[in-house]
Amino acid sequence: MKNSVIKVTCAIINFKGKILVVQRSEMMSMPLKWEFPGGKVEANESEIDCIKREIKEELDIEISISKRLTPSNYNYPNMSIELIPFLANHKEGEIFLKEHKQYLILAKHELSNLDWADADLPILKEIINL
Ligand SMILES: Nc1nc2c([nH]c(=O)n2[C@H]2C[C@H](O)[C@@H](COP(=O)(O)OP(=O)(O)OP(=O)(O)O)O2)c(=O)[nH]1
Repeated sequence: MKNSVIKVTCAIINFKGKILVVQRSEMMSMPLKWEFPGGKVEANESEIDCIKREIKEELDIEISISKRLTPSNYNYPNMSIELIPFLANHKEGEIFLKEHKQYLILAKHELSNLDWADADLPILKEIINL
């Protein structure tokens, strides 16, 4: 399975017109990189079920999905991913980080200042141009 593409969903969650972003912890791969919360799609799981599950697991909140954006395919040295972004809205719950180092809620124009995971760069561009 070394060469297969790993499907990963991520959510661009709208909080009153701003966007939630999270920083990977020192213990994770790609330490301290910024990303959109999400994770790997499990066997027999839909993309939508995956992103809702991951957001609940990582942030302890519930979201509603409004749109699927363009997936970003990226080859890291040790794996290839298809990163599938969803626009989402915060539905209920208070953010409680289970895995990440920190989160920020930023205006669109502030997003490009962060040190992003490489696969996220095309998604960032699409969001900024929305
Ligand atoms: N959730 C998320 N993952 C991303 C983004 N950009 C990006 O390259 N990734 C990568 C990091 C991970 O290698 C993979 C998602 O895996 P995961 O969240 O389910 O699990 P993980 O961090 O424990 O992954 P890993 O230890 O296997 O690298 O996708 C992003 O914006 N959001």
